[in-house]
Amino acid sequence: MTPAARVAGAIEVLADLIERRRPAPDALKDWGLARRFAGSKDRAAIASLVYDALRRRASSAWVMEGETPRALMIGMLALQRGLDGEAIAALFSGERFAPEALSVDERARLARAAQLDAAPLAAACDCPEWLLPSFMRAFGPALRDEMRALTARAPLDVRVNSLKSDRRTVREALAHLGPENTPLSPFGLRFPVGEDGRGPALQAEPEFLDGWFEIQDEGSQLVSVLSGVVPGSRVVDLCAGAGGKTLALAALMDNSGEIVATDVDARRLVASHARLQRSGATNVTVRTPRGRYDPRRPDPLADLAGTVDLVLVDAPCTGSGTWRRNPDAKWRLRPGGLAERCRDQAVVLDRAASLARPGGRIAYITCSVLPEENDDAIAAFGQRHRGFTLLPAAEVAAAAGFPELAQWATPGGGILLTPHRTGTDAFFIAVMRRAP
Ligand SMILES: C[S@@+](CC[C@H](N)C(=O)[O-])C[C@H]1O[C@@H](n2cnc3c(N)ncnc32)[C@H](O)[C@@H]1O
Repeated sequence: MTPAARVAGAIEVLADLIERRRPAPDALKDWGLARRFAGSKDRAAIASLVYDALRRRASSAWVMEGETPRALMIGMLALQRGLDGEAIAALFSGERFAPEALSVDERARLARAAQLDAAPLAAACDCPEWLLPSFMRAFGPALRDEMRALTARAPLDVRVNSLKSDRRTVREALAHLGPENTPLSPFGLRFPVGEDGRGPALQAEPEFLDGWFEIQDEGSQLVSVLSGVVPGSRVVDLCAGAGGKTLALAALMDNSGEIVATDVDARRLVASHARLQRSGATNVTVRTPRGRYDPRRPDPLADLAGTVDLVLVDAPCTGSGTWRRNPDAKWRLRPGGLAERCRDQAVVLDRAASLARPGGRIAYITCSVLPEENDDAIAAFGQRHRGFTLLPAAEVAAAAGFPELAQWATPGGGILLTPHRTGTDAFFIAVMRRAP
């Protein structure tokens, strides 16, 4: 397919996605199935155009004075890809397989791309209108910079598994893929991503199959360290899901002590088994609930009540800190969805409180930047559980060996990493200690 035909394809996918309110992966898959002529490179390029258009949805709509799929694509090519009017006109040529030629009005509107600072804040920040107050609260005067960083593409990071290898060895083994050390995490490697947004097929590498590394954003690696986990302790990973943090904790504990990994949803734990096997982690027991966990029924972890050194709560959240990877989710989130996540967070935190031993800790983590899910959640927890105190951010950061991260303390006393601040996905962490 020519570059122009790919743009036309991406407009078709956007139309399906917007008009039928379909998730981006579904719309992309259906488009590919119906057009067998498109090869894998074409499909990757189209996906990248669609995701970039979603990243810049509100600002493109403002520039083009309209929200049609075509308008979003034209605006994005100017704002995100930096194409000038001539380059966009070359793609929108009206020739065979290319989108219809640019109109005089469309050309004129493109001039607004240079005036984005004059747009209403929600448009300039590519932020859903209803969430703007929350983002303003989270970022204050840095709002525009933070929001711009959230619209960029995310890097491809891995965590080297210290149970099986070390960063230098893995870096050398994968030298053909061009990895660099991650700036902050001592276990991280970062791989270059192609123009079409595709990274190398790391999961096909023998070192991956042997468990030498796992794909994990640097921010996720950092919060695992900031949790303050220590070798030899008893840890419960309450929201273990596919086990990303469980694996990081097992490595940080050097396979000593014990980790009990569980989740409210048995299906989410399935993938963790193969990952644990591959990683060589031997201190992890996965407790799969029978049916869905229900706080009104006896807790299947009741035998651990009051005995746990560290309860890791990698809480269910809106994922607003990962919108670089999943820009579709930004526009799909509704106020009811946020309220539901906040309720889940309270349930899971209360569950964690019952598990922590006197003097034990809860590390509360989200991949969200919204204060409702971060500072507000821990403040409400503090009200409900007077026997817990929040550890100062400076203490948490220093104890983990990252004193510089204390500069990202939130008003409520947690730490918030963001793409703008640390070049990572956004992660929030707060550590609470139960009175001895
Ligand atoms: C952010 S994900 C976990 C990701 C995982 N820790 C990782 O690093 O790959 C949040 C998880 O919390 C689980 N969850 C939601 N409510 C819960 C509850 N009340 N108790 C335990 N887990 C819960 C969800 O099923 C989901 O798997």
